[in-house]
Amino acid sequence: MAAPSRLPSNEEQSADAAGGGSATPSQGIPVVDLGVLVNGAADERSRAIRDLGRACEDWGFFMVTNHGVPEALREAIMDTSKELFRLPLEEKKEYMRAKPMDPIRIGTGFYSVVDAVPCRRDYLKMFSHPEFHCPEKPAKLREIAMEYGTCTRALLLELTKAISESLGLAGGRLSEALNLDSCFQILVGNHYPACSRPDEEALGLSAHSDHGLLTLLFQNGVDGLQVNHNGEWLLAKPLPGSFFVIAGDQLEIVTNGRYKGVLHRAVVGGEQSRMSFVSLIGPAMDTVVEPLPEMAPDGRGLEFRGIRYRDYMEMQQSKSINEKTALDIIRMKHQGEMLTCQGGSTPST
Ligand SMILES: O=C(O)CCC(=O)C(=O)O
Ligand SMILES: [Fe+2]
Repeated sequence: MAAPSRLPSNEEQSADAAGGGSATPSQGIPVVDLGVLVNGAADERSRAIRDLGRACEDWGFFMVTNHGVPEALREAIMDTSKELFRLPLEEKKEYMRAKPMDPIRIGTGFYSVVDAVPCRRDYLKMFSHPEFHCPEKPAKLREIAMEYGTCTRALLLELTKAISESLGLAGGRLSEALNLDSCFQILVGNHYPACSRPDEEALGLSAHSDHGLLTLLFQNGVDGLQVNHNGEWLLAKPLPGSFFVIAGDQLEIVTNGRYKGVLHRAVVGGEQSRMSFVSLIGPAMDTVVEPLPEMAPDGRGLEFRGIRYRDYMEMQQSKSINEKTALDIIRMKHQGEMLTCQGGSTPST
């Protein structure tokens, strides 16, 4: 596969390739205060749960504040991830040959073997739960990533509890259905190199939804994440110290489409290199994920067929990334009362 240093030329990845990179600066991105969700008085808390439900239903995207992840830990993981990208190619080669389901991968684009459009992103992906995996260098990465993984997993599980309540279910219902005690977690460092022609916007990562349940993301102070809200691309600008939370495909499946895995992309191309760091949780790998019966009373109106999370992830990660084509494969086709599955189709690549 292509080395992270072999990036497409500016011409190859102009804003045209991004499908028009322009976006309106974000307004009204919901903000969730974790302090209130965890320690708020009853009435304050129920309001926060209701707002969280709206954020998941209307946006599939929000910011979280008062999250308890120390700023020093965020800086440490970002700095160490930057050090990794700067290592000589020789040190990273082993992981650049990795396949989509290998626990440590370094690469370019989404999956450069199949990418339909070149993307200006270098990435490090490492599975961090239930088993922790990490490259040997930089030496301090192991300790920092382990702590970051533990801390952000706790935060994401707390959010999941509140999301479960926002659906009118018990706090533990989603965790029980998705076996989150042994949840899957992946940490991803993204690096978008600075552009030699900074006047041109470039595609950093094509529009997609994430394969997991919830994604937590922060960036190095350089904007570029765009979210699709009501058909419009908005540039996401974070509140200082906050995280972005992105609803993923498993949340859409398990809620029978009530909460949506939001489409997002990265558009870059400035003078400064951009970095983001992602912590994503999903169901335990061997869980068959399907709409909760509570979300589809009497089995009517099922939007998705069940699929093992491992199979879903492999399918999504092995294809050229293209919006929500992976989810579309398990989407049911409604014909009056008859439900048929679109299982015969394949994702466009
Ligand atoms: O870098 C970003 O802001 C987006 C990254 C992303 O969407 C991903 O890693 O799945
Ligand atoms: Fe993403």
